[in-house]
Amino acid sequence: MARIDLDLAHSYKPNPAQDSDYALLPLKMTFEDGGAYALLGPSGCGKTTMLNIMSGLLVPSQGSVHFDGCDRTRATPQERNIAQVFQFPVIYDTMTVAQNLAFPLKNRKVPDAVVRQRVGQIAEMLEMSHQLDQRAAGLSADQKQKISLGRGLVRPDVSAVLFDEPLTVIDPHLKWQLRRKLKQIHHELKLTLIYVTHDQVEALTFADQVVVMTRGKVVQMGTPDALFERPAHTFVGHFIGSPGMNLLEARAAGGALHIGALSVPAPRALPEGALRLGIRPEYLVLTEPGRDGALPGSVRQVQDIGTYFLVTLDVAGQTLKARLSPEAERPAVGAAVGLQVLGSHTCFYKNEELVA
Ligand SMILES: Nc1ncnc2c1ncn2[C@@H]1O[C@H](COP(=O)(O)OP(=O)(O)OP(=O)(O)O)[C@@H](O)[C@H]1O
Repeated sequence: MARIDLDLAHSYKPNPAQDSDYALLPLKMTFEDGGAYALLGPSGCGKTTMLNIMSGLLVPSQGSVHFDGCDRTRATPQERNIAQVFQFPVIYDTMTVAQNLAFPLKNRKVPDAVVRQRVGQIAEMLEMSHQLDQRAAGLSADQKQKISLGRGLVRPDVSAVLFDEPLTVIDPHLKWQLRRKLKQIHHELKLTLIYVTHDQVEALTFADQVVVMTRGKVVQMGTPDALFERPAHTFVGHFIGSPGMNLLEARAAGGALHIGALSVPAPRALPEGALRLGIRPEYLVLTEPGRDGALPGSVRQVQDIGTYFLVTLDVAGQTLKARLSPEAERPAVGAAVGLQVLGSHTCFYKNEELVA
């Protein structure tokens, strides 16, 4: 296993002149030895580019890649000792499950006894022990992809295992189980795992550290809890959560905070001028209209989502969402309400970056 340091940028164009010419804008980051990471962001944000640069399939147009302090920018995937799992199964149909799992070890001339032990361990973790002697050809797409996952995890000496949307072909129920399984496997095997996905649930269940990307830029690297509680960028606030963070236009001036019709003393030190106030739907509190410190709003829609009610509100020409527990009193559509937007969970943003 290895610590991976990236200090680079990448453009697929020969003479990049502006930010939009870059698939990856200049970035500097470290993946610690033995960590479980997810690269999360919408399609086209640069996840696969970053993964390919780490694996050695792509040389960055600027900067360097270091493995354990050694410059590996131009080293091949084999030289870097990287295992990769792709979206679709990469296995040998004519081999049995056991032979497929053993292949990466046999290739490296690992002794037979060690191969048997490791294949047994991985098969057990993936609940495939009973299928070891079956030919891969007869298995479903789900089962084949499980073999691919196993082949990625089977070598204990790899620098890192890179997963590129590995659960895409997996049936939703099994997907849910495998996500948890991978997390458990990480704890047991202590490999460095880097997992690319555009699915926040997948990223947040699997990873200890999530790298959120948009338009070629890494906007935050943090624990799932940090991404939820203190998004460093409005994109993270909006992208993580269901629904994402509410963002309200506000203004700070002379120690006061103005939000629509409401003016209150600034709850903490805020930079002067235009700001955006971020509050998650989970933390937005509905009160009586006219209550001190509450924003006046009206209820536009109430949806029963099963485990909670989602309330859509109009506030000074802006739309906010609140998540209410099923036990909470359900407001009527059209009702006037007060909205408590200030509290310990409130975040403030200037030019999209968290400032308070
Ligand atoms: N081989 C290439 N040549 C030119 N441009 C490319 C190439 N590969 C990717 N790009 C561009 O680089 C940007 C980042 O693409 P990348 O595939 O890294 O994003 P991604 O986040 O992995 O997206 P997806 O989830 O759709 O795979 C996109 O604008 C894409 O069009």
